[in-house]
Amino acid sequence: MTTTETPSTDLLTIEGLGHTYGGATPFTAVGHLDFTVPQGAFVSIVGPSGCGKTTMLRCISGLMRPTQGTVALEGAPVTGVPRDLALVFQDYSRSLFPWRTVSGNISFVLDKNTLSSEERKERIAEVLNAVGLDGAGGKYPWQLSGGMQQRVAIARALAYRPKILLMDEPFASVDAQTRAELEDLMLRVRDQFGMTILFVTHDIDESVYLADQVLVLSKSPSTIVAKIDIDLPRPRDQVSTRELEQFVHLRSDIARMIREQSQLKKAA
Ligand SMILES: Nc1ncnc2c1ncn2[C@@H]1O[C@H](COP(=O)(O)OP(=O)(O)OP(=O)(O)O)[C@@H](O)[C@H]1O
Repeated sequence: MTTTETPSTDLLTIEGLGHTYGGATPFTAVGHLDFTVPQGAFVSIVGPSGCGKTTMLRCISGLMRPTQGTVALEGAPVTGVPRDLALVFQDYSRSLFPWRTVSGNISFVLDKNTLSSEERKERIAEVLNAVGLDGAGGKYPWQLSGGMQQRVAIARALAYRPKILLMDEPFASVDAQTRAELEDLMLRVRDQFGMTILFVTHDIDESVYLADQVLVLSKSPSTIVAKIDIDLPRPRDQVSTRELEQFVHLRSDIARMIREQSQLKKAA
């Protein structure tokens, strides 16, 4: 803990972001989004199914060019995938190379020009330790459980020291116990690596449990319905944090907002 407050600076700045898919019947998935993610913040994004969360993340990551608005990382416009950004997807089985070992999957993203072989080994050991997979470097992804494979994907993302991690429903395909463990893992590595995280999820409880702020999206064409600061005490705990009256109120408020949005659109 520091004794002096340092003003937070915005790492990611989204201004007027919108995306319309072209084709015979153009479809506007993302309407108009304005938000910032401060350095070191954990921001969750929730919204009704199909509201454009993945489209938004693709635009923010530079994988897709938005049809409207701008994305800037540390003030520089994002026009392709920036070096300082890492993505973790839901489908870990397709994001790891099955023919490479765990260490091989991680070393693949490390630059051989700037890191010596010894430094790469140290980096791999460090991130495997951070995700609780000491000693698993020689295994192949198919020898690991789903939760372990997602840990490898997280380790790989951390290995090249991105400034921001974008996560798209990363824990949607694992069982409840593993999900809770991976949530706590994210809170630990966020502290350990000083990571800034933008986290898309369908799970309202998860969004509140992890975040400093939750952004609630409307249905497509999505806009931001609410930006909710989550002032729950840290460190958080899977049992005692979720028992807090404040937690229960926050999750109910967000669930109500999402339901209202869905009903508004149906009535329209
Ligand atoms: N390539 C595409 N061309 C046309 N429409 C698309 C394309 N990709 C997505 N869409 C549409 O855009 C909308 C938003 O999709 P997107 O996957 O971004 O939403 P989402 O919120 O991530 O969905 P989910 O809640 O299912 O994870 C959906 O109606 C989808 O059908």
